[in-house]
Amino acid sequence: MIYTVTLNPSIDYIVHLPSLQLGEVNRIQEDFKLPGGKGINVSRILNQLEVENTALGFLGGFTGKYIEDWLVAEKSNIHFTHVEEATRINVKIKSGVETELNGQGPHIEAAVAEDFLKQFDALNPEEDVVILAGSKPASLPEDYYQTIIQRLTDKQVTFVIDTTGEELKNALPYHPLLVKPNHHELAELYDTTFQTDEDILPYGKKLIESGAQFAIISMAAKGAILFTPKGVYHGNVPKGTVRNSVGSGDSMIAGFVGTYTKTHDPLEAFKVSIACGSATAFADDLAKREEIDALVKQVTISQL
Ligand SMILES: Nc1ncnc2c1ncn2[C@@H]1O[C@H](COP(=O)(O)OP(=O)(O)OP(=O)(O)O)[C@@H](O)[C@H]1O
Ligand SMILES: O=P(O)(O)OC[C@@]1(O)O[C@H](CO)[C@@H](O)[C@@H]1O
Repeated sequence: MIYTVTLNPSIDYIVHLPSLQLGEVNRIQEDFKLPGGKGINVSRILNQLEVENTALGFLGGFTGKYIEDWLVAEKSNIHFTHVEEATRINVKIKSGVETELNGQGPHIEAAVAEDFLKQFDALNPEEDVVILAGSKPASLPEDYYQTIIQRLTDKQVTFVIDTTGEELKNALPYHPLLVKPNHHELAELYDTTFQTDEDILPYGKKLIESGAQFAIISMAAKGAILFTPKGVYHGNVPKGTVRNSVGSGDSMIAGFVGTYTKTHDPLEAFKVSIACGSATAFADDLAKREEIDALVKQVTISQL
């Protein structure tokens, strides 16, 4: 079973308008209120790929209920922990450019946070994989991800982590199955800048040398690079019109992990991963199965 962990879910309020005038009343052309948070997005794509999974995390208030009701209606397996304060609402403004306003998230009571960790003790290293994705509410201890990772590695449970900065760096020695920073996040991680795709290569390799089993560096419309202990591969992105790229990185993670756990073929998993990312970028909500299948054929993987 794959478990996704979203410590800080959100309702994503996606608004489309021709342009955004600061200091004025702006009239929205079209809007969507979607369940969000990185792990939840991964779960929703895994469901499309028919990969069994359970979504874990913290939900609270009317916003938490909205997300829970949506996921139940989609027949997702969920096992959320309830908190007093309401789950955040993240605003994603599409006005030619994409502007995001992400909330802090609710207060998580210390006892609830401690209790949440117990779920990981029941996992089976033979068959369970845990995907940790997204930010954590400020009230959780600074080292909360580190604590989860320690529990998982003590039990030899495979994990994936999608976070940035020190949290990502600290996770590498524990051999995550996959990490997926985008090229900006990778540059920031190593305090550098990239002018060309070649510049990315030594830093992607560093992720593997530091312990990651696989690393995908996504570059939005410019495709993605897969780093493995055996080689480095580039994948192109399919053609299409971008509607809403929120969740495209999460869709990539679902595509890779969902396929790899079934096939143990990293290149096939990379192909599906890119198709999932792009199918989500071309849709209003996250991608649907038929949209993903239609794009897989357009992805070509080449060794670098
Ligand atoms: N303009 C685009 N055209 C085609 N595919 C795209 C585009 N933007 C994103 N994608 C797809 O989504 C994948 C992930 O995009 P990106 O590199 O922006 O990741 P990300 O920053 O983690 O995404 P996000 O944080 O928005 O979920 C890309 O590798 C690609 O497959
Ligand atoms: O604030 P975080 O946790 O870093 O990111 C949250 C978020 O931007 O990530 C998802 C897209 O990847 C959205 O559904 C959600 O709003």
